[in-house]
Amino acid sequence: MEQQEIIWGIAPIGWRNDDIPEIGAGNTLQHLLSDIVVAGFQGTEVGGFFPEAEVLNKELQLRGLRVAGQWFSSYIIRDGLERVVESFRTQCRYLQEVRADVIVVSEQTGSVQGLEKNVFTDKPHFTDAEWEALCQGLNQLGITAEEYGLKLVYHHHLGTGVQTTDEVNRLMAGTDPEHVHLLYDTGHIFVSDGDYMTLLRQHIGRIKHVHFKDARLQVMNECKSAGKSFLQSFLSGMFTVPGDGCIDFTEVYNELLANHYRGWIVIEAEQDPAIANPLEYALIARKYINDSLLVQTPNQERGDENAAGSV
Ligand SMILES: O=C1C[C@@H](O)[C@H](O)[C@@H](O)C1=O
Ligand SMILES: [Co+2]
Repeated sequence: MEQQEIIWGIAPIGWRNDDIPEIGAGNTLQHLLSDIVVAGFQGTEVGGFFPEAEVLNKELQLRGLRVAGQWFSSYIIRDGLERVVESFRTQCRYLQEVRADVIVVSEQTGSVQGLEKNVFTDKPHFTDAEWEALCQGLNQLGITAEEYGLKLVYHHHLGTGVQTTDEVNRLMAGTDPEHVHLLYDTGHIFVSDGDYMTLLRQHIGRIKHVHFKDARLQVMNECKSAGKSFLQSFLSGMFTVPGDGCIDFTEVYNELLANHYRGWIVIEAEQDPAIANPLEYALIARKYINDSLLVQTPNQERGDENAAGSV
């Protein structure tokens, strides 16, 4: 990856969603990639419906697009590292072939992410022994990822054992900074903790991948009161693109620039594509980036130490 720049991407999740594969099933890869070009983004992440590497590379190359990485559900605690490594290597091999930069890991042992359970109250809590197994396992997977030219970035996620800032703190403390990096997802930490800046400031040096996900405050509160599941919450419209919800991305972006973050920022807003036209929302996101984030003082643009908002 070019280390000199921020690369703006948008995830397939607004078109098709791996958590509920049937929604948006009519949206083809070609349609998705062409929409991404129209909306002015430089790339995307790999979705579950993506084809073999050779076919994907051709479609990307035709449009001048790149891929950042792909989600990997790990079950280190439930299954043990040995059983995870084989499928992890298979995915790394694919990601290497499509010239990706990161593999996005989320531990799914005990997760309620895909279940009809209250995502606001029913998340798992790991024991000390489980934390130890997870951290040691991630250290090994991080080393494995590097064999394929990839960085392992850990995705904190609602309804999982690594959801809150305290849990991310524990994961970061227990893993090797050389091999295990952090994916910072604004939407997940906001819905979890009601605060997105603390996590960013605490772990800025380990953040190697970013998801910009916005939240609709009123919908979020309604979903919480109703005790909805993760899937029901996003189908109700809890998440949206930056500029359409309640998160102040100027604060987040300035913090990233002030700390010389370089790499991908991927817009990621899961909504029902039958309700929220994916291209329309991609264009809303791009306009917000152009009008509110990129139009700043030259100092902030460059992330100068003296710039306003720097630490
Ligand atoms: O990065 C992500 C990948 C999705 O599969 C996940 O459910 C979503 O919420 C997310 O942030
Ligand atoms: Co995310």
